[in-house]
This record gives sequence, C-alpha cells and structure tokens, in this order.
Amino acid sequence: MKNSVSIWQLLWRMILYTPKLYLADTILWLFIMGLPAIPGLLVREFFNTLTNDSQLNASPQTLVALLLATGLARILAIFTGRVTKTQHRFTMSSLLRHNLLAQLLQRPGAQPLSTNYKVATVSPGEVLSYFREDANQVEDNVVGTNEILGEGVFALIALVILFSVNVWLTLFVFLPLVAIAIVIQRAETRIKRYRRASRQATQNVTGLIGEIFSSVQAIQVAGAEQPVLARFRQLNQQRQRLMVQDQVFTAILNSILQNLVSVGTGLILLTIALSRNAITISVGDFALFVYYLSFVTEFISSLGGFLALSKQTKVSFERMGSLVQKDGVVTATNLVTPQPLYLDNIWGQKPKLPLVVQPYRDTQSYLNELKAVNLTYLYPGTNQGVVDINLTIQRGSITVITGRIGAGKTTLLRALLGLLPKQGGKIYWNGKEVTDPATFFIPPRSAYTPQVPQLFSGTLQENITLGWQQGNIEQAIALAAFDRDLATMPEGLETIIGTKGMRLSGGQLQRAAAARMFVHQPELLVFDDLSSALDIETEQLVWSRLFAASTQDKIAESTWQPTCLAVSHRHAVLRRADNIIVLTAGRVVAEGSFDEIKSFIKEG
Ligand SMILES: Nc1ncnc2c1ncn2[C@@H]1O[C@H](COP(=O)(O)OP(=O)(O)OP(=O)(O)O)[C@@H](O)[C@H]1O
Repeated sequence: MKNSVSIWQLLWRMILYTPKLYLADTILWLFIMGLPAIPGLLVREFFNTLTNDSQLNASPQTLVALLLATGLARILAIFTGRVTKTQHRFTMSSLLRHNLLAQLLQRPGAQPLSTNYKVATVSPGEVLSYFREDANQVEDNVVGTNEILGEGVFALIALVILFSVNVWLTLFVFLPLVAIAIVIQRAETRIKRYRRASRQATQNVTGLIGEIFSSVQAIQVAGAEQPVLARFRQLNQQRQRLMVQDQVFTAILNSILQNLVSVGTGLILLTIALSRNAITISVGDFALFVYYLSFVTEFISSLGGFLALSKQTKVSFERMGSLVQKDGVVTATNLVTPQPLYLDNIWGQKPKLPLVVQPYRDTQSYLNELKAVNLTYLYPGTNQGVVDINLTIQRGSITVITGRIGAGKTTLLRALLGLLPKQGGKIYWNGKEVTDPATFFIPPRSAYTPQVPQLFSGTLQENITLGWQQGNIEQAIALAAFDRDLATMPEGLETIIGTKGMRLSGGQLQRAAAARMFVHQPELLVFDDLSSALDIETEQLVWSRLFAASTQDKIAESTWQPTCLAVSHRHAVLRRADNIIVLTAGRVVAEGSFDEIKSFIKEG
C-alpha cells in the first residue's frame, strides 16, 4: 500500500518547517528575478529618448546611471539570496536525513533493510544513496518552488506589459507553452523510469564500496581482489550507462524546451516583419518586447524543468518512504515531520543543545521478575526461529540458554529484546506487560552484547562510555576482565581501536563490549555467547568477578544486583546457572538446574 499524500503536500510541510527562512528566501528571490525587469523599462526609455518618444524627461546619462544602480542592487540581492538559500537548502535536506535516520533506528535492529522495489535486502553502503542523492533531490525541489515563483511573478508582470504593447504578438508566446506542457506530460513515465534506474545503479555502487571496505581482509585472504574489482567495474559501467541515459534525456528535454521558446521568439519577430505595417510599435517598445520576451520564455523553460524535477522528487520520496515502510505501508509523511535539528543559525550562532538524558538506574527500573509467555518469532517465509517460548527470570539469577547450533538461541534473545518483532506471545517486567520491547530493553533496565559486538572507530573510552558521563569505567573494565589488556596499551583508554575495533583481538573486542554493558550497571545483562571468543579461564574470570560481591552503586547509593541471561554451552557456566533452558529446533525441550537437564546437553 502506498502513502496517498501527494508530493506537493510533502513539499508544503517542508516549507512550513522554516516558514521565516522560506519567506526571506522567496522575497530575496523575487528581487533577484524581478530586478532585471527594471532595465527593460529603462532600455525602452533610453531608445524612446533617442527617437523623442520618451514620456520621462530623463537624460540618457541618468538612464545609464539607473541601469548601473539596478545592476548593483541585483548583485547585492544575489549575494544575500545565496546565503539564505544555502541555509534553507541545508535545513531542508537535514530534516529529511534526520527523520530518515530516526525512522531507521526505530526498526527492530536485527532485521535486514529492504524496500518495495526489490525483495533483496539493502546494505548499509546502499543506504548512503538515500541519504545523499534522494535528500538532495528533495532539497532542490523545495528551494526550486520559490525560484519558480519569483520567475513566474515577473513573467506575469512582463506578460501584462507585453499585452499592453501588442495583444497578437504576445499571444504567440503561449503557443510554445502549450507544446511544452504536452511534451512534459508525455515524458513523465520515462523520466521516472530513468531516474529510478540511475539511483538504483548508484546505490549498487555505494553498496559494493561499503561491503569492500568492511571486508578488506577477507578479500585479501581469499585473493579475490581481481574479481571484486571486476565486479566494481561492471557496476560502475552499468551506472555510467544509466546515468548518461538519465542525464541525456533530461538535457534533451531541456533543450527541446529552450529551443521551442527560441523558435516561438523567431516566429513573433517574423510576424512583425511580414505584417507589412499592420503591427507597428515604437523602437523603445520593440526593445522592451524583445527584452521581456526572454523573461516569459525563460519562465516557460524553467517551469518545464521544475515539473521534471518534481517527477524525480516523487521517485525520491517513494524510495525513502519504501526504505522505512512499516508492514508494507510506505510512510513518506514521517520523513517531513518537524523535528528540532540544532543547526547553526544564519548568523553562524550555535543553538543551545538539549541535555542528553543519561540512563540512571533508579527504583523505577528495578527488575524483580522478567517473564515471557508463548514468545514466537519465525523468519519470514521460513519455519525457522522460536515457537511458544515460556521463561521466567528472577532478580539476581543467572539463566542460561543452551542448545545445538541453529537451535534458536540468538533468535530467542533478539525476540525478547525487541530486536526482532515478535509474532506472538507476551513479555512482562515485574508483572507489567512490555508493549514495545525495543525501546524498553535499554539501559538502565537492560544491556545486550551480541555474538559479534559492534564497536566504533573511536577510542576505547568512547566505545565503552558511548557518551555516558557518570559510569565507573574502571570498575566496568575490571568486571569485564579487560584490566590486564589495558595495562599493556601505551595509550590506555585513549587507544584508538580502529574501524569496528579491528585493532583488538576477538576476545578483547567482546570484553570491551561487555565493559560497555557494565558501565551502566543495568538490571538485566544479556550476553549472546561470551564463550565464542574467550578462553575458559577468562570467561570464568568475568563470571566470578561479576558475582564476587554485589557492587555498591555510588550514584543511586543502592546495591547493584544484576540479573543475567546468557547463551552458552560451557559446562562451567551451566553449573553456575540457576536455571538452564535447552532449545531444540526453536522449542524448549528441557528446563532446570544443571543436574536436572544434563542428559539433554553435551559440551559444545
Ligand atoms: N535472517 C534469517 N533468515 C532466515 N533464517 C534464519 C535467519 N537467521 C537465522 N535463521 C535460522 O533460524 C534458526 C535459528 O537461528 P539462531 O541464530 O537463533 O540459532 P542459534 O541457536 O543462535 O545458533 P548459533 O549457535 O550458531 O548461534 C537457524 O536454523 C537459522 O538458520
């Protein structure tokens, strides 16, 4: 199902986001477009002075001085107009990018991105083209509305003056207009098709660049540089072909528009010549006619260009909307919802940034009991996932999920935390239903480390705190058994860990991610298989430190008694667990203490 809101409504909402800026931009643009109208009148007077038809008694020198003054005023208008336009442009595309990102972040994190246009998923690299090209496209269109308005107003004024000079001559100007409108209407489908194809081709190229950069090592190890480059070349050639097609078509369209106008102008001049004195105008009026005709004709060509631009904008809105669709509903309206952006204002002043809400743990976030009833998630189009899972987790306990590879352990964690949208079942926190797990299971209530943790290219400290200012980082590092590693790093917490933490070993990466969890002292700690990158001793150290003693929380001055939910196969961890859940093919087949369920498990 598509969103029924028209592109004009969407553009109007964007205009209303910064009405003052839009108005300032429009007024300046009216000046920029309108000031050239004055020289037309001055030129008429100038020629009429020469033929003694002038009604003004201004000397040619005065008229020349006025011409210069108009020119200077226009330079000033263009300069200020550029400043407001740049601010306006940037604000428009920033709003779109902000909303697009906010919508993407609201999606369950473990679900791949896909669009309406293809069943295949969209890679992070491909998403760049939505943020760059599509946002720029809409930005062009919003600011284009006041440019076309400015041109339109003065074309209309010029037309009225031309009508007053000669009605028949002026009527000829409309003929190209009608022809152009028909041409544009005919070209609509083709413009959309070409634009969509060229955007898709760009997306494929940026997508591949993203994938290449994220797997440089894998490509080198496999010796696959040549095939990867060949694929890159192939996609670039494809993009080149489609871009040329798109641009050439748009250029042809524009040149048709402009040439139709010139042909129209020629016809009018021929008409005067062939009318054999039936049409008589003064030299000044003739000069004005020729000068103003270009006003009208340029407007016609700009209008054609603007209509073509709007068709392309429609495609951009559709593309961005389909990226953030919910249940098949394309939601482009959410992309234009007003949101504070905190950009510098036009005078370069910085806005006051809002305080970032820090996730303090308080009595409200305390966990007494977490319960899942009949939790179900199956991957779309498959019977893989988890079905009818029931589990109860008590405060301060360790619950371990175990099972063979592919049994559904990760899926269960993700469905519980809202990283996959559950298809059935309910989740209760202290007896109260959690309706939106994705926004609920965050610090200070809960923190999660996936099997492959995501680290950023900043410093170790930045990766652990993620902007959280109050946490006890030393304690978090010690709990994660990262202190010995830290001691060997010359830069300490300021060590830059490289893209995705590539300067850390697998185990260090996992423990840095665990420290990130501990720094918030969340109520519920969720680990997806710490064992996968840690040796038995280090993992044991983490567990024993975590439960050595309940840590004094200096901020809330209360005891931190974490509750753990973990995936593991290690007997040492299973023995520590208060409750073990054994999964087979997405279902719970056994539950209890190690001794109760040991016949169901074998160490992985
Ligand atoms: N995105 C997906 N689309 C379709 N099927 C999937 C997807 N992700 C996982 N599966 C399937 O769902 C089942 C459960 O996967 P899951 O990753 O939860 O297993 P697991 O027990 O965590 O495995 P492991 O021990 O390897 O981590 C598997 O059969 C897997 O192939």
